[in-house]
Amino acid sequence: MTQDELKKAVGWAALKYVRPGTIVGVGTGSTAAHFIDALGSIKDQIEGAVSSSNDSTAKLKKLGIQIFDCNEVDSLDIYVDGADEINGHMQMIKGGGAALTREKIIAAISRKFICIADSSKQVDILGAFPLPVEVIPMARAYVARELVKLGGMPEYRQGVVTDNGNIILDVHNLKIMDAVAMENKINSIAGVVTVGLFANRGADVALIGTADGVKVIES
Ligand SMILES: O=C[C@H](O)[C@H](O)[C@H](O)COP(=O)(O)O
Repeated sequence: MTQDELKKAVGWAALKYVRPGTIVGVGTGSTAAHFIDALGSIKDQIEGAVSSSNDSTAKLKKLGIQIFDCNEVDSLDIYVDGADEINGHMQMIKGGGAALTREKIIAAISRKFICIADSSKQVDILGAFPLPVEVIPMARAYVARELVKLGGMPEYRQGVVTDNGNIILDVHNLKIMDAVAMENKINSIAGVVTVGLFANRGADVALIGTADGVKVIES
């Protein structure tokens, strides 16, 4: 099976967690795109979606799924999204598609975070994938210096402006042994909007696409 077929398998497998009549939290990226297609097939059974990016919003609208503003809902039943890395504690690195801030907000208001990923995303230690950090543009150099103090090598993601008008620093060379501590430390640097470590709030369910089928892991 190709990597895209594994992504498709988990995207469609997530449908079984969608309760009729609910508003669904929807992530961003190539795996979430398969979930959006799947959601389209049951669009008449759901109320709509809260979307984590302009890109996903466009895809959802194209399928005729109603979009709700995050401020219109108190909480969501589920949030379905991909990840760049996921470890055995269900902690993740996210933000490869620059949508980390909106993703973290939706995760915060969702009762269940369902991570959909192909098995290449499973790791023992987070950090081989460069850790995305969304930063206010005027703080770029300062935040980069602070990230170096934490042992990382930040790299400016050229040409990328987030949906919130900010920039992304991708931090290389981190071996993240204590993901909660690292998330808290980076979040406390002035000028950081969000770090793409989802450790304080990890996934509740992981659907992992493997050659032998979709593996379900519950926390
Ligand atoms: O900002 C993007 C998101 O965090 C994605 O969920 C993550 O990058 C995984 O993307 P993909 O499913 O394309 O590998």
